[in-house]
Amino acid sequence: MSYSIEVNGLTVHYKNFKALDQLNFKLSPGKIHGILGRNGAGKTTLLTYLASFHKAKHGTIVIDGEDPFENERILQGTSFIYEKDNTYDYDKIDKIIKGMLYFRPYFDEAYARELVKRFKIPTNKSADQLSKGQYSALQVAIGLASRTPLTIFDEAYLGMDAPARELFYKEILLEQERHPRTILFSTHLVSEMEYLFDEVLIIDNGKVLLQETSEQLLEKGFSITGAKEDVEAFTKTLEVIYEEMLGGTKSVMVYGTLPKQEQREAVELDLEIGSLSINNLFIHLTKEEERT
Ligand SMILES: Nc1ncnc2c1ncn2[C@@H]1O[C@H](COP(=O)(O)OP(=O)(O)OP(=O)(O)O)[C@@H](O)[C@H]1O
Repeated sequence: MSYSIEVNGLTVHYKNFKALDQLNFKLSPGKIHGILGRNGAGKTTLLTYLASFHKAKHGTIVIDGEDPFENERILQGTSFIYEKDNTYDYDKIDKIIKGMLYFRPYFDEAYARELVKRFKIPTNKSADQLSKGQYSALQVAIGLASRTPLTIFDEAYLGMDAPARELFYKEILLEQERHPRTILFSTHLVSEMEYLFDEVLIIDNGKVLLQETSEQLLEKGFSITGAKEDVEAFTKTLEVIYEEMLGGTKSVMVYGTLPKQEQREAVELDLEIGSLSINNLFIHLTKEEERT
């Protein structure tokens, strides 16, 4: 089961500061969404509203067809997983897992225990005795095993080492096949996680900068590599966002699409055309110089 999300005109103020400004977007159910943005862009603010921690004062949020605020059905189906959750700090891991069964109707206890084992989380300790990475792993294990139709991970994996993160990503993809749900990831580990995203929402300065499927986004840029002079001549009128030299070979990243005719010309010039990563495009789209 998975929830759809529709946000219309959402504006959020912290006193006089406007953290979110007229957000409008829809998130498709059953997909993995990367919620990207620079530090302070408004990601956590947005995610806490989607998790119904607060009532929207300006604008509306509709989740699975209903206003989610104080809505028991939607709340039971929503997990918000973040770096530090103080609700169960003094409890032993076993008690925390058992406790989930009371308010998470889809929670799979056996799967949670399997994950705890695979993440090597010591079960004889309480949550506040865990290392930072172990605590994060516990958080993501709970998020995975909760099987909530809307599962939000807000930088929950920060302390986890690379092998633990790799295990988490693999489980996300397996779980998405077994029990598809709507998953939201806010992350700064864009290059590492981008292969997981079906769709990407970029927030910049409290506004939606773009929302695309990963496929559409990847069509917005390309790399071009070849002899220095040929690359420079070919890209003279294009928007080059990055360039590097490797001996006599030049490689550049271009923002924009390349029509078929130009692709053929590039091949004739012996230039190699490649794709850009979502991370490259994200960096380019949100860099300071672009801001007014
Ligand atoms: N309680 C608060 N009072 C005042 N301003 C706040 C408060 N919480 C957040 N902000 C401001 O709102 C903006 C958005 O913050 P938010 O935490 O949503 O950003 P973020 O995109 O999650 O950032 P990061 O990637 O650094 O975690 C920031 O400018 C932040 O300083």
